[in-house]
Amino acid sequence: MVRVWYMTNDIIDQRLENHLDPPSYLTTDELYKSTGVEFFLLNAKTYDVDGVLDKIRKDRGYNYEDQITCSKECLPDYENKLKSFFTEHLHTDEEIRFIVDGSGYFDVRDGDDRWIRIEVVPGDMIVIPSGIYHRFTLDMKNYVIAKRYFVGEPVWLPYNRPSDEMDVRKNYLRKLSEGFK
Ligand SMILES: CSCCC(=O)C(=O)O
Ligand SMILES: [Fe+2]
Repeated sequence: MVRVWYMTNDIIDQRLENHLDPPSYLTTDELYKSTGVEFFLLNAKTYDVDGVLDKIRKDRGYNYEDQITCSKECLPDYENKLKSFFTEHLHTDEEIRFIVDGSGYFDVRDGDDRWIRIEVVPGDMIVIPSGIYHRFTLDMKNYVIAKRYFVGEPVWLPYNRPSDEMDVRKNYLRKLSEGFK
């Protein structure tokens, strides 16, 4: 099950949970309303036969799929990749990840620029909207395998903050102010 919480700004180790004191959790509904981040809970054991993932892919036109393993042994240029994952950035397209093994944290900014941390574990599918500032880190287990989806030819390019002049950023802020439905 996914857990979502507001983060402290005093990070000593990005791989720890980094809660506020006292901890302050959000539901996935509250997460969606304050950021537009969507979340699907799939069955990690049956997703390749139960049709749920297939339906999401079809409904949303996710015609590209690959798989990324993040571990010291399997990810080429591990240290630099992890550094760039955790550097605050946005994309021109959605970032869609389905966790099949391991775990990690996606951090996203809310409208008041507070960091929200989303724990992802096997069965979790997260859709991070285009134009939102975010980052990713492994946790203490240093291991995750995720399937990545895209509409059309994938573009993984991050635009580090500040990228406030980009149309995709302005469009995101407009959607945020109108309220995600
Ligand atoms: C859990 S997927 C690994 C991170 C990643 O692909 C990204 O931040 O773009
Ligand atoms: Fe990203």
